[in-house]
Amino acid sequence: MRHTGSATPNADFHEPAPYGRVAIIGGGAWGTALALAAERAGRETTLWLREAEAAAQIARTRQNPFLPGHRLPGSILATTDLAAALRGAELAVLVVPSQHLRGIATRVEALLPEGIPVTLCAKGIEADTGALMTQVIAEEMPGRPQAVLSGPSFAIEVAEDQPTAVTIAAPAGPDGIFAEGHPAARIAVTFASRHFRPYLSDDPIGVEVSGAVKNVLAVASGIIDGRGMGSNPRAALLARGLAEISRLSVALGGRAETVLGLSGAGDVILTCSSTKSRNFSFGQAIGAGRVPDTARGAVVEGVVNARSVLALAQKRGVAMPICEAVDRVVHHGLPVERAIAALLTGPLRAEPRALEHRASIAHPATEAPLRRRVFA
Ligand SMILES: NC(=O)c1ccc[n+]([C@@H]2O[C@H](COP(=O)([O-])OP(=O)(O)OC[C@H]3O[C@@H](n4cnc5c(N)ncnc54)[C@H](O)[C@@H]3O)[C@@H](O)[C@H]2O)c1
Ligand SMILES: O=P(O)(O)OC[C@H](O)CO
Repeated sequence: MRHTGSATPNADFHEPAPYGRVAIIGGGAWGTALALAAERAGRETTLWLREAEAAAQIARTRQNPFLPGHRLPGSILATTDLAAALRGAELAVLVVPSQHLRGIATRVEALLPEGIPVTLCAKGIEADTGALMTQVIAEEMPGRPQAVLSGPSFAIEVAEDQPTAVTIAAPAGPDGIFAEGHPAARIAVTFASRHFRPYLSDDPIGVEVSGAVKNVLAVASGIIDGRGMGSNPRAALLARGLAEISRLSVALGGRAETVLGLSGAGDVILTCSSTKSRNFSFGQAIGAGRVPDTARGAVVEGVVNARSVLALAQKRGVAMPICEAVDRVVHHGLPVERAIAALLTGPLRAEPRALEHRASIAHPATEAPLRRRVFA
């Protein structure tokens, strides 16, 4: 399937060539869905799985137990042999959970020729170090081109080929323009198909922070839902949660307005309002006084990330009361009622000063001056 739109913000941009051969490293639900997306976009695709049983099941039934009910075409090579998965790859897509990225990156670095770019798909912050995923890669795969893939995208819906839009983020030129042949633009074209539409962003920090924090917010939203608290508190949570994302992004060098994009508002809205979200479902069980079902071994990034987001925020002096409340409930046994009471009885504050102008920057698409909006 051929993608026809321009892949970059540059009006006169010539669509770059896709990467022809893609290695997806991590055969959980998301890696499997991305393998399907790459295959539909016409790429030669390999899928590396950690679990021998999952690989054996794919060999037998063409279905991955991490994403049951979806057939993998025979053209996708599924293997537990990392070297075989990476052989000849022009792009490596790392889709292991955030706390395991460093270990996998070290192994991939030893096998992947210099200059082959990587795409990072985990939504999280490393707990031991407070490092963003891009920082982990800069340390373990120094000098290698990298981009972040994030945004509102349930694996199951991508597997069903439901229309999905994601963000591909990487640093661009000083004017915010992606140079011709920039890896991020090539990655966008590599995955683009009729029902899978990547957008580019030059703010990887804002995109990464959004992806990590939205998991924590989804746990909070699930708690509210499980408690039967109605729609008002969820709306308040979404708005105040976006303000928390924005504050942490800016403190780490990202841009406040990124929170309004797919990886911010888009993913927060999706994940905070659907039982398809593992994070939301986990919170829902807590809110309802049930023990969360983690038996399937599925990743609930918001649990570990409540701790890592809060630690990073505290180090940077950023107030994130919702993430702090989730951390207290999930890791320190604070009763839900007390966590909610603490959120509602803090000192009264002003809303974000969204129209405060701190800087004037050039918009990458139009070159027209655009006011940068900073949330207080
Ligand atoms: N599932 C989704 O809808 C979705 C969508 C977008 C992003 N993500 C992100 O993708 C990442 C992977 O999630 P998923 O949904 O594919 O996982 P999953 O819950 O489907 O499966 C668990 C995965 O963790 C891997 N794993 C477990 N222990 C490991 C270890 N010690 N070392 C390496 N890998 C290990 C397993 O091999 C398996 O691939 C997460 O960061 C998640 O937030 C998921
Ligand atoms: O099921 P969750 O909560 O891990 O969310 C999956 C994706 O991140 C949604 O974009």
